[in-house]
Amino acid sequence: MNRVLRIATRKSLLAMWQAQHIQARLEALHPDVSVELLPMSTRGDVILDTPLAKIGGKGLFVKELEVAMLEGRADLAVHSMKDLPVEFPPGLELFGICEREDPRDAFVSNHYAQLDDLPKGAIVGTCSLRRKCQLLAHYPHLVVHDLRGNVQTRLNKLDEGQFDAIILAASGLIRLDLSARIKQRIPVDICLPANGQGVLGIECRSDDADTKALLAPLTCADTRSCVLAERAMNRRLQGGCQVPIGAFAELEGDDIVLRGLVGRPDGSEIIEGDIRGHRDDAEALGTELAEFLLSRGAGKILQEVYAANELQS
Ligand SMILES: NCc1[nH]cc(CCC(=O)O)c1CC(=O)O
Repeated sequence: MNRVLRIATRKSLLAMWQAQHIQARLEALHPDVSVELLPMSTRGDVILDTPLAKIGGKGLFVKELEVAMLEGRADLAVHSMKDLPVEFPPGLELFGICEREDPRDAFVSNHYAQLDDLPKGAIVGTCSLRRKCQLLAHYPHLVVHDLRGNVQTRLNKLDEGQFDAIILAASGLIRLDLSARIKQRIPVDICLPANGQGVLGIECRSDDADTKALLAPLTCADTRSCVLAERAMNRRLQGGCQVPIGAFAELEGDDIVLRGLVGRPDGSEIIEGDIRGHRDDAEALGTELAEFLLSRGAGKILQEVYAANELQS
């Protein structure tokens, strides 16, 4: 009874690391199953010169993988949860949610030890509206420039001298064995992470009970509760593509403490809130916090961001 599981994956170093990590875990759990990788390119990997928000956002990186699963060429895909749209296409679902790596954003620089040390006019690279708005809100004297590409490309652009510092997810650097490049793990009070940051999620066909049985032991119940709350908040805000939204949940006993914010990309306004409740109500908590943010004007900010991106595309 030799079963083969195929993992569809992007070809970037980080995506390959993530797929190989799940491959190794599955092989250790199920010695009679052989796990193969199906590396593929996505539209998001091919279009490299346009800010992501203008070319359709996160879904660009998963479509080809999803088609491969729906056509039966692959059984599962491993994703960074924060890159996944909040809804899945019919026939596919999020089944596994793995243990969270460090969720914080990382400050990376060749000249400065921390955000506080950056002088007036220093140029910081990031392509994330969430990072941009929080950086500018706390450090209005900084200048934020777009920075795209995979982790390696972004580090190269820093090393070439195009930026004084760049912001990346700590988890990606840690996974690629690049944690020595992290100068500061930015406190979540200064930069609230994106929903699902630092978490690997596994997508498979909804009707594929055999694959689901093999994937079941990969899920971390605590991480799952937190990520469900974070994603429910984004879903209610309709934060589908690249948006200035932060959502971060932690467990305290059986309670979830969820923090959320929506901000103007230029940092001139940030609407934030938090909520606490039992982990069994994770998704309801996320929705309730989103309602609160909307009641404080988050919807207007998000509409303006969407309109601006449409006009420029
Ligand atoms: N947006 C790209 C992306 N998607 C996932 C990660 C790694 C972090 C994670 O696992 O959440 C990164 C790199 C980054 O944001 O610096």
